[in-house]
Amino acid sequence: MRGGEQDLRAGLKALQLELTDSQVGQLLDYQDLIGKWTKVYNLTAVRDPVEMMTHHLLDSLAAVPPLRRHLRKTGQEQGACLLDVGSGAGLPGVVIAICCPEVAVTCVDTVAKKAAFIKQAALALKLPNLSGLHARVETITTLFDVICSRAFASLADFTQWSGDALASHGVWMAMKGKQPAEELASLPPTVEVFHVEQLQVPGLDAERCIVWMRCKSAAAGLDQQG
Ligand SMILES: C[S@@+](CC[C@H](N)C(=O)[O-])C[C@H]1O[C@@H](n2cnc3c(N)ncnc32)[C@H](O)[C@@H]1O
Repeated sequence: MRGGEQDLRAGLKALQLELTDSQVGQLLDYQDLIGKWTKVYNLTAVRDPVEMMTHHLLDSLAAVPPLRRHLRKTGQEQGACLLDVGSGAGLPGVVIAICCPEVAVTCVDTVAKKAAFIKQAALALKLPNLSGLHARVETITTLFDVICSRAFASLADFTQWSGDALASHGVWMAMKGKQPAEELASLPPTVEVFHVEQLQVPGLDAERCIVWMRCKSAAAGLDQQG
């Protein structure tokens, strides 16, 4: 077995996330690639491989089952477009691109070396559904079905800055630690929180959740359609 593979497979089992051997290999290759680039470009503060597995890979993998459930429920299992805002080294965007080959993932970051790393990861890991974009999210007007973020900004800033990129039926998926009561209370009236989902990350003794949001006007339209 490769370094980290046993922990990864145990984590996937705990998450009840079934992946092919090839996807498991891509995740391990991705972890190695982050390690190599971080030595030169300081992509992430987490350098210890064990911590990298729990804090980054398994934490991002924990978001995959909820995402798959959302796509299945909304009939978007094939061909959905997802934007990962402030994706840094590609968390969770690259992990999602590996686990969900049918989803087109764009990772955007203001830092050029981080966007360059995503482009390199797409080539090295053979992920045709992954692209890296060097831009501020506020400038993006292409529409996405799901806009996600992890360790990014307050919910209010995240939804405001990426609002022009959300399709009318689209949703925001914000990965957070403890349920962010103050941030939830500070959201503008145009944003509706329709679900706060607790996450259990194997090996991580910390509260994690996903805050699912959508535009209120869009939600009213969906309700009218029944
Ligand atoms: C704390 S890092 C989180 C990285 C990654 N999502 C993770 O969980 O490890 C936040 C990232 O957001 C990027 N960022 C900050 N403001 C941004 C903006 N307006 N548009 C796009 N990216 C931005 C930063 O360059 C940084 O890489």
